[in-house]
Amino acid sequence: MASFFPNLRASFKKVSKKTIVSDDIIHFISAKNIPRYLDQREAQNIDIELFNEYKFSLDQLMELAGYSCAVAIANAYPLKNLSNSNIIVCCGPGNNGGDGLVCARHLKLFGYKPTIFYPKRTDKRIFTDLVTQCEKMNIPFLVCLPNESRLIDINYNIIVDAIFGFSFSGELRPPFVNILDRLKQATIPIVSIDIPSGWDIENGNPDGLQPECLVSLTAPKLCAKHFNGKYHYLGGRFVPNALAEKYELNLPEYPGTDPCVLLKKEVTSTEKSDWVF
Ligand SMILES: NC(=O)C1=CN([C@@H]2O[C@H](COP(=O)(O)OP(=O)(O)OC[C@H]3O[C@@H](n4cnc5c(N)ncnc54)[C@H](O)[C@@H]3O)[C@@H](O)[C@H]2O)[C@H](O)CC1
Ligand SMILES: [K+]
Repeated sequence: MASFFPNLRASFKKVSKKTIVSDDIIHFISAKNIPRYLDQREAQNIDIELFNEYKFSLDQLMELAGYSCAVAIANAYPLKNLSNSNIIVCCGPGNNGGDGLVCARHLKLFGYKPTIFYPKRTDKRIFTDLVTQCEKMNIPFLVCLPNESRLIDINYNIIVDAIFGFSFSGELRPPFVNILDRLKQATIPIVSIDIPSGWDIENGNPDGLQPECLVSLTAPKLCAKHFNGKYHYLGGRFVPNALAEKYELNLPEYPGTDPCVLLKKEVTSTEKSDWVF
């Protein structure tokens, strides 16, 4: 299978081992380095340290995070395999939502047709600028989510969930209760950025969204142990070695110059010929 990002796939083949989950499902897991899974406090502390000690700015990291998510999506769902390339990108009120705006912009540059749903905006400059960039690239913004999940399925091929990341806590508050319910009932694949929205950062949420693809950023959070979807990527290739060592992240090697690395891919027996090595 030809790949949009050949390095990612080729090096995954080289370092992967397989585990048989059932007669029909096989997990390929990157064997070289299994990253450490972080609790919520560690994820937030690393974030703070990147800003305060390492002097990164939010828009720098958000750009790299969102770009890595777009590359992961293009790798898991190549344009040529989609009957239509309409992607709905649902953005939340915090930085996870900002990653979604960046991701939408890069998806558009890659040839996909993103549409953004961004119901609870902030007037912080970084975010208003990201919105302007998307508007100027003719990415449409939805005023409201289609009121039936069936309409989401009909109009789009993929949902990008950029609603909540590692700062989500407590009971889900409106308007996101209805929004997540509607996304949950849709049947098209969901790609979650960093955290499946509505999941407890450490314990997950068995009744919540069940994404087909998860793109963890910096390092997976503990809830990713409950992720049962097909593709698990790690993105956000911006962690300096000293910081990775301090937090014992044990990050896997990123292939070549790729901004993300595939940690796990599940294939069915019909697909497996592509992945035998
Ligand atoms: N170092 C990195 O890996 C980077 C990751 N990035 C991304 O940033 C998010 C974390 O962003 P943050 O702004 O801290 O939080 P969230 O986006 O998760 O959301 C905060 C937002 O959500 C509201 N909220 C919280 N709980 C609830 C609730 N129960 N119901 C409703 N609303 C809730 C809260 O009020 C805030 O408004 C990380 O996951 C990455 O995706 C950065 O882009 C770059 C560095
Ligand atoms: K999310």
